[in-house]
Amino acid sequence: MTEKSPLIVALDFAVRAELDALLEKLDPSLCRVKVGKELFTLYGPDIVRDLHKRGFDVFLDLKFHDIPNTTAAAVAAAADMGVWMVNVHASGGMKMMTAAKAALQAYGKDAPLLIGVTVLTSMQSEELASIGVGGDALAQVGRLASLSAESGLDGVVCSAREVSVLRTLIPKDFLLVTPGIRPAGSELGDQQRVATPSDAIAMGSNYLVVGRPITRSADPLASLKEINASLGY
Ligand SMILES: O=c1ccn([C@@H]2O[C@H](COP(=O)(O)O)[C@@H](O)[C@H]2O)c(=O)[nH]1
Repeated sequence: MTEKSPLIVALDFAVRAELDALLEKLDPSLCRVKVGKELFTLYGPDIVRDLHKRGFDVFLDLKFHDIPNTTAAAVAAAADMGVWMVNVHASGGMKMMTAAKAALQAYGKDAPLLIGVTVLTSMQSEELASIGVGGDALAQVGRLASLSAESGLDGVVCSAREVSVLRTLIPKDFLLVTPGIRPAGSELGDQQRVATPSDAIAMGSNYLVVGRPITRSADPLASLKEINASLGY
């Protein structure tokens, strides 16, 4: 179990005023936050600076996927911003991931956690064949998680459904970051491989990424606190 709530709130907003309204209610002791492609494309590094000023640990979820030189430079740029966690697509391969890890060496203990994205939680096994991947989601997640660990990464993004099997394949301290979290009864949206917050923790997730069940709730703070309470925080 992490020292504070394992919750990472996905700040997927297009309208700055809506984000600010939520941030006024959030407290860094309650959760960490995630800046994804939408928010970063709209507001850039300023949004990360603002979140840092407010005291939040920031997961910069830009899922870099490029040649090793470009990915390493992008990850170093993220480290310059002082983010807590950054990620790359594990399907970029070992050369890309080891280059990204090497780029972070210069930051010492201030380096962000480097996480590999395995199979998006919006995908089901059936869809993998159409992108040339043989086998089911679990097999592909296992393959990419092992490759990420061999490349020196700190963990992977996967669905909570894969966590218990992954724990048998990867080092003990390897971090498993799980989106696709849906409290019982909430809408799935485009998520396919889902789990409830308490099941995800029981199966061994280190961090839970939760977006719409909090951000689109009528009372985001109450929804966040309800999830924390269900996990004992
Ligand atoms: O496999 C992945 C990787 C990243 N995500 C991101 O997590 C959040 C989930 O938001 P919800 O609203 O709770 O569905 C979102 O920012 C995704 O970009 C993911 O869902 N799955």
